[in-house]
Amino acid sequence: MAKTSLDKSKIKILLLEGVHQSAVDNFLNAGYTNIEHLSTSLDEETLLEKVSDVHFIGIRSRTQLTQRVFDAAEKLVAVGCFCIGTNQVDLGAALTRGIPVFNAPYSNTRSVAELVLAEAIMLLRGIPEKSARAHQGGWLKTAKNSHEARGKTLGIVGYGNIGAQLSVLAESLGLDVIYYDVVTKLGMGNARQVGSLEELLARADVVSLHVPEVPSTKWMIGKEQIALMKQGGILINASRGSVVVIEELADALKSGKLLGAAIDVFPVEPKGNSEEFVSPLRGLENVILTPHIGGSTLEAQENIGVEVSEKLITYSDNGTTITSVNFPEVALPAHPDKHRLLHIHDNVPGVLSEINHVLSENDINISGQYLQTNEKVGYVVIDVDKAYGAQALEALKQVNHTLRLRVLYSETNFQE
Ligand SMILES: NC(=O)c1ccc[n+]([C@@H]2O[C@H](COP(=O)([O-])OP(=O)(O)OC[C@H]3O[C@@H](n4cnc5c(N)ncnc54)[C@H](O)[C@@H]3O)[C@@H](O)[C@H]2O)c1
Ligand SMILES: O=C(O)[C@H](O)COP(=O)(O)O
Repeated sequence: MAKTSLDKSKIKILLLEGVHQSAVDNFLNAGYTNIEHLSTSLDEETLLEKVSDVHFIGIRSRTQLTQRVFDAAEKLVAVGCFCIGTNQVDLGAALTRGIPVFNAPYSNTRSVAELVLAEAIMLLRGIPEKSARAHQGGWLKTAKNSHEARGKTLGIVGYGNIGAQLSVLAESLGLDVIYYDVVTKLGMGNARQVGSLEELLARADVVSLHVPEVPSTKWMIGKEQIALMKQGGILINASRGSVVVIEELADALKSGKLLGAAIDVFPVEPKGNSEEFVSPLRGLENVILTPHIGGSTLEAQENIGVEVSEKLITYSDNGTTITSVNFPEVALPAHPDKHRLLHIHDNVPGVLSEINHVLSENDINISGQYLQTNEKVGYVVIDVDKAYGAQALEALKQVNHTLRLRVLYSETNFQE
């Protein structure tokens, strides 16, 4: 089960879903040349085949990294989600195999916030319907159901990076902002936190959802919640498709309870641009449907490519796990002229002392040691100042509860 690291040219990197070229350039500049760069996601069977010899995989929101995929990915060292959401990855399965998962928690925040604000304005003016009518040769010139954004109340559900960014943009336009979050958060500007989802739904003219996909947000907005919204309210969802019961939203739009909606994410999304998009929202008036492009701007994608590839390169080169979403976080100094051992193990008592015992038995002097644990896994990084034999490595792999052993030779003495 335990593994050692390889020469860079032998490290295989698989990038899916059109991860931006900036990531490829970054890997190449760092000396990683064995890169497969695909523009689509892969179905599970193809993915199972492909991952068997891959060391690093880069995905976006579409690729599902299940326990089955991790079982097949025997050489996988780390995962990069070139997006914000990580719900498509079985984070627990990755953790117990000693695999850190990284993402880009901020890089597309602004893109989503801008889109949502634009959609709120368009929906308040009934633009989707009026535009569609004009395309068909019609002329829907009326002020009916048309409102300024100024003075309206925007209710943000989930006041994290995107929710807070949206809040600032919305206030600058004169909207009043209220928000609901499971965590108590200080509002930006004059935005005010409310005590319950129910209160937010009852007070807001426009409700925008910015929660992650977790058990507490699954089907969070259905007919009961929509019933609490104002007559003629507007709902925007650019978070995850599992947050809104889409058929019940469609009913509320058809009945006139809601005046409009903008939906970017769906319970079932096409696997690629050539697959038909099927949804009960198709054809409804004053509904903006977008193909999960909240974060799809050139600016965001380029930044994400750089950010996540840097995290993977840093982990590969020196073991740093800072900002990993599932792994003990260790910030490590460079290790010139030192050999570095990275030992990942179940977080149970006695493992560290057993590791240190092996090192002393093999006469290996420790020049630096860094340990971090989370509830399941311990990650200890040990710098040693002289080369060691295969026997010492084997003994470290045999330490009880070892999940994985990686070896990073000093840059000045790089060898397989
Ligand atoms: N449409 C897109 O292209 C796109 C792009 C980026 C992100 N997203 C989605 O948007 C989500 C939010 O992104 P973010 O960067 O703001 O995340 P974030 O983690 O910064 O913020 C999420 C917020 O939701 C809150 N929250 C969690 N559970 C909640 C609950 N049950 N009720 C109320 N609040 C709850 C959290 O406390 C946090 O403040 C991501 O998880 C991702 O799924 C979609
Ligand atoms: O989680 C995210 O960042 C968004 O859902 C965007 O995902 P994408 O990279 O697949 O567009």
